[in-house]
Amino acid sequence: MQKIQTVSLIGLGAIGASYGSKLNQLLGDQFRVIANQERIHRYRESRFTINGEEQPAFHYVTPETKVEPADLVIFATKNAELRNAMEEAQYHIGEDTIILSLLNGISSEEEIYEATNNKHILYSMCVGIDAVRNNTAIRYSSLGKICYGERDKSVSEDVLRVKELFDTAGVPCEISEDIWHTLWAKFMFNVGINQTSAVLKAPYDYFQNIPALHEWMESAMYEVVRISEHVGVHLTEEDVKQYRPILQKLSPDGQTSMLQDILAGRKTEVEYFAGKVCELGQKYNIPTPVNDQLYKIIHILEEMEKHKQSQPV
Ligand SMILES: NC(=O)C1=CN([C@@H]2O[C@H](COP(=O)(O)OP(=O)(O)OC[C@H]3O[C@@H](n4cnc5c(N)ncnc54)[C@H](OP(=O)(O)O)[C@@H]3O)[C@@H](O)[C@H]2O)C=CC1
Ligand SMILES: CC(C)(CO)C(=O)C(=O)O
Repeated sequence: MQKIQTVSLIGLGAIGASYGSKLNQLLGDQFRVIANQERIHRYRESRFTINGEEQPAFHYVTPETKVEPADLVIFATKNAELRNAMEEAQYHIGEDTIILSLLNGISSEEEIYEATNNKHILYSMCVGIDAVRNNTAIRYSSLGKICYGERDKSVSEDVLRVKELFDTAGVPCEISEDIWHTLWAKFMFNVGINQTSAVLKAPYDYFQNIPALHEWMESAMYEVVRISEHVGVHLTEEDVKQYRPILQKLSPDGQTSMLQDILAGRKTEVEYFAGKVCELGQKYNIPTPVNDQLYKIIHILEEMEKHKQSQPV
């Protein structure tokens, strides 16, 4: 089995920098971060810190630079940024390049496949990580783990090569027995916690201690459970319950990625959470009242932010 020797990452944010710093330590210059000049300038101005510790410099490569394709490409942008990221990562993806997308939601792998036709896309997601980013300062209390696998459940050479890399780099990971189910269960959790936390501006502490909030979050999750029946994924109450201890372990003052977007005035991933739930609900004639409201409110919050930004200072 050939070792993975070169890795390219696009998206040096909360997730990308948390896991990427481990790969950077292991691979040095063979770990490349794809970023345009404006980003490189910004990233060099204030060095990356993880939990307060300054990180060794990253090896940046601009999207225009022609390079040998990497053994592994990791996407860690937000969903709305993925299309652009794929274009900018094109020189890094060859026929044999393995691709991992750490994005939340259930659509990024298919989106990448449609754009690249690559045959080495592994399905993946990260769980149990509570990374919060303030520009280039990233904090987490737990790295959680990256769960990944082949959509057809086979333990392929690609899967084993990634395992070997992550184990050596100290990136916690798990080969999922049924990654499509795992991805959907995570989607269900994001639909619940990311959106309700964004609306209420609530860190994890409130979810851990206010039963009514926890219940509201799960009511959004149960809409995903009902939809999952119709797409052949069959999430159950057990999947909902499985996320309770995971939530209890997150840092009380930590924030979901969607709450971080709202607080930073960025566009959210609502289209990929409630947007997807409402779309599938309509398709299969399943009511999704909680997600309908979350969708509306989060859109209004985004509009309010746009309005605020358009005001003269
Ligand atoms: N934060 C968390 O705890 C978790 C997040 N996730 C998921 O992981 C994904 C990433 O989230 P998160 O890390 O929080 O998001 P961030 O916003 O912190 O990071 C995204 C990063 O991508 C960069 N980026 C976007 N487009 C490009 C591009 N074309 N070229 C180079 N860099 C680019 C952004 O750069 P810049 O800042 O310069 O714009 C930003 O640093 C999301 O899907 C999220 O839902 C999953 C589990 C937990
Ligand atoms: C599950 C959670 C809330 C933290 O891992 C997440 O995925 C996010 O913040 O997007």
